[in-house]
Amino acid sequence: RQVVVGVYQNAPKIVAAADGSPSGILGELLLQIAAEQQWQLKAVQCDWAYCLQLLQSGEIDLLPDVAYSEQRAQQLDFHQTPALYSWSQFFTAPGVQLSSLQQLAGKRLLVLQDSIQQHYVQKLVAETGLQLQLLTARSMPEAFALVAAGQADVVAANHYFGLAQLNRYQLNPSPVTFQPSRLFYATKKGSNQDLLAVIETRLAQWQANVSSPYYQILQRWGSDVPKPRLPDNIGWLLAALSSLLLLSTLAVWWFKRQVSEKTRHLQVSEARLSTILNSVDAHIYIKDLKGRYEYVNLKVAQLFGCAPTEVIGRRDDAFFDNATVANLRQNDEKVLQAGERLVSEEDNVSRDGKRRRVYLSVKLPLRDERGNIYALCGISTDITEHKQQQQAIHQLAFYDALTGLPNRRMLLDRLQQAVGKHQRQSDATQGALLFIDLDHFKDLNDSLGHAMGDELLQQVAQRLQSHLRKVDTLARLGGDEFVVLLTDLHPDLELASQKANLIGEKIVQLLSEPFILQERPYSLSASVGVAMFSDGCNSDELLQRADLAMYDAKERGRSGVRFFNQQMQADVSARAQLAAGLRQALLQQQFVLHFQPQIEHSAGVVGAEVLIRWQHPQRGLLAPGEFIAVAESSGQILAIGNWVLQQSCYQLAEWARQLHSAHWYLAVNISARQLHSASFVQDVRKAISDSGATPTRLVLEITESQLLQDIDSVIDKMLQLTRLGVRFSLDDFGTGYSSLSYLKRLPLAQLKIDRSFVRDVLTDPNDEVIIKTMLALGQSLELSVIAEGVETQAQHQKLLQLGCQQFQGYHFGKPAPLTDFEAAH
Ligand SMILES: Nc1nc2c(ncn2[C@@H]2O[C@@H]3COP(=O)(O)O[C@H]4[C@@H](O)[C@H](n5cnc6c(=O)[nH]c(N)nc65)O[C@@H]4COP(=O)(O)O[C@H]3[C@H]2O)c(=O)[nH]1
Repeated sequence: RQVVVGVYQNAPKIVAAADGSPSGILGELLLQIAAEQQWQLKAVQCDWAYCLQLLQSGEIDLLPDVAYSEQRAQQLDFHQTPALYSWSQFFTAPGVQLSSLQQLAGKRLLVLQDSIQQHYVQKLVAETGLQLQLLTARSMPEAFALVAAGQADVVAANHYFGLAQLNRYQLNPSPVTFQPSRLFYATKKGSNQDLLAVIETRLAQWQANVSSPYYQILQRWGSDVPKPRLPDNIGWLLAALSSLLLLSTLAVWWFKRQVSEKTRHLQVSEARLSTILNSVDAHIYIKDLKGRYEYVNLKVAQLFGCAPTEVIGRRDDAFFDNATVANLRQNDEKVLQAGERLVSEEDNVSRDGKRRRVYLSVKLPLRDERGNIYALCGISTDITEHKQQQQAIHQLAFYDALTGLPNRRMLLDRLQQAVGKHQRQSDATQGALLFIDLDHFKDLNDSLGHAMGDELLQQVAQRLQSHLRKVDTLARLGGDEFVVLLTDLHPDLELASQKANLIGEKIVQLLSEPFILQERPYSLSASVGVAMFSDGCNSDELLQRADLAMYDAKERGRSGVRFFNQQMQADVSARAQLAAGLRQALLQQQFVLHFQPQIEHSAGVVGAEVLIRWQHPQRGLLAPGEFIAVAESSGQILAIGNWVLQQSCYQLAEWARQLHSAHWYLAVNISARQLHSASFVQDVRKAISDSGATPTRLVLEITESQLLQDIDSVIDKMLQLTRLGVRFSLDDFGTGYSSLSYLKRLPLAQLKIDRSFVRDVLTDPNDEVIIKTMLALGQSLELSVIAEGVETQAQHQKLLQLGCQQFQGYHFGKPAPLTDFEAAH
């Protein structure tokens, strides 16, 4: 039988003889067996790694000197009795120190490629993290030669080879041995079993007999081999033990190093974490399942007024009042029992009740590796200031700063909710909105000063508030306007309205009781408008309705309660329509002027008053009573008044050109808005200069009520115009707040006795006295006096008798278009 055997250089175990045949201990043993068995040995020389490849590919039958390992046993077959015992050892280059495995760190280590030493070192590196440079060689002689040449520091080798080659390569044996191994002849897995069987039988026999060829061969090669330090089995055992010892020492050293490294890391990161936790502006804590503090950062300790260690182990009841403790416990339970992450606002009061702070707390459960909750971690941020600011902003946004009552925004908000609820529920109880306005508050405010006005408003707010139900909303809209929102009055509209009326009356009565300001009593009255909730009416409309009703109450003599009705709405719409029509009227030249003569007893017609009319496209000729108020409130009176002024001046200039009318003057009504407009003087000047009218022929009629505000500025304007020659007449004299003091200051030329006095002069002795007084006043102030509204001859005679010289009225001529006027006079 031919046996192809791999031979490589690993003296003294296996070497190739000069003729290429196997030699060395295992080579000779094989030759001995082959001779007996009549095997023809064919030696194939290869290096170790290549030999192994050839064996696995089946190109060689048998390979001596193969150390057993479980990994190899998967590809190769072995006999059972080890041919040799061996272990590995490190051999060092001169000057290299190696007394423990740890010292391999940083060294260049050479191993035979695919050898058990390579596998061992790789595993060692993987398990311990040892830092070394692992190099491989194709054969042991090459590996030793490389170390000797300084290419590596250490070589790992079988001790047989190493000890045999030491001197040759000038290397030193290290005391570090490892991996005791058993050496065998090996075949490819599943092949050449007969060879292994024969070798096994032979080895078992020979090793049992000291005079067998086995020991002879060992002896023969023993001259090259240093004596094993111990008998084979014990040596192997000791080597194994020492390896184990070394390994365990290494493991202990490694674990210790890991532990100390980890501990140091932990200490560093704990210190770092603690610095962070103690410097954040939040209260951070860990509580166990029983609510005991396990950890607190400095901020928590500062809050509790003690050291962090003093907090540990204590519960919330040591620091907070009972209500807080109950609330905190409830929150904690949610986290610890239900495993929820909880974000909540916590209002915490200290145990002594002195300190109240609001926190935003985030709490989360802490779980062990099995997922069981063992504690909670909480992060609580003090948001007290933020809440206070929020509250202040809310107060500013929704409450009136002066009275502290809800403002318009808040009222509208609540009104919307109430209206929404009312509209959603068919059986809803009724609600109402009461609009309260203090009568003549503005006059009071102007005369008493704003500070007193404010004080009065505060008292009004308090008085109203104290008499309303908690569910009702009392709001201040601004100025002297208050609104009460009444809800849940009664399901029946009629009864609900009665209730609202009663409350309105009560408010009027409450506010009519005197207020004490700076120890002096002040009387007030109020007008109240009521709008009941009704279907399809939104909050804005309701407010508008209550406002309209309030105006109606004012118009009806103030100090009363008025309910909104549809007529009010119709009036508003009509006014709006009128305002729109007025805008077109000027552009489309729909205004016309009528003239009413003014008579001087001794001279006849001396002039006329200009009275405007609106030739309305649909409604026909409208008297000023129907549109002047709307023109005033919409501001259009400025343009209209200017137009009248210009037309009048052109008329004066025209009359000046004709003999019979050259001395006529024209009285033009000036509205309050015109008088107070900044361009008033300029407008009059321009009208005069554009037309070429004589200023002394122009009379401007103003009313007493126009003089109530900004009197100094009005006087200044009047003075500027009187310097031009323009005259002023005080219209409706006697109906307003005539004050002698300002009458004296005004540069007036004329007083006009209101027609209401003229009307009853024959029947009412009071009116006669008043007219007499006015005439006397005119005389003493050197003003002419004209009586208007003279309708009869008898009135004319009476006025003459009283001393009046100038007249205007239907008795002398009604207001008429220019042509009619000119034709008549
Ligand atoms: N019952 C009665 N009434 C008489 C008699 N004599 C005159 N009247 C009426 O009394 C009003 C006199 O004008 P007023 O007091 O200035 O009152 C005027 C004036 O305040 C205002 N007005 C008229 N035209 C203008 C204008 O161009 N500008 C401004 N701002 N207001 C004007 O409209 C008011 C009403 O004007 P009119 O309706 O034209 O009413 C006129 C006139 O027609 C009489 O004997 N008996």
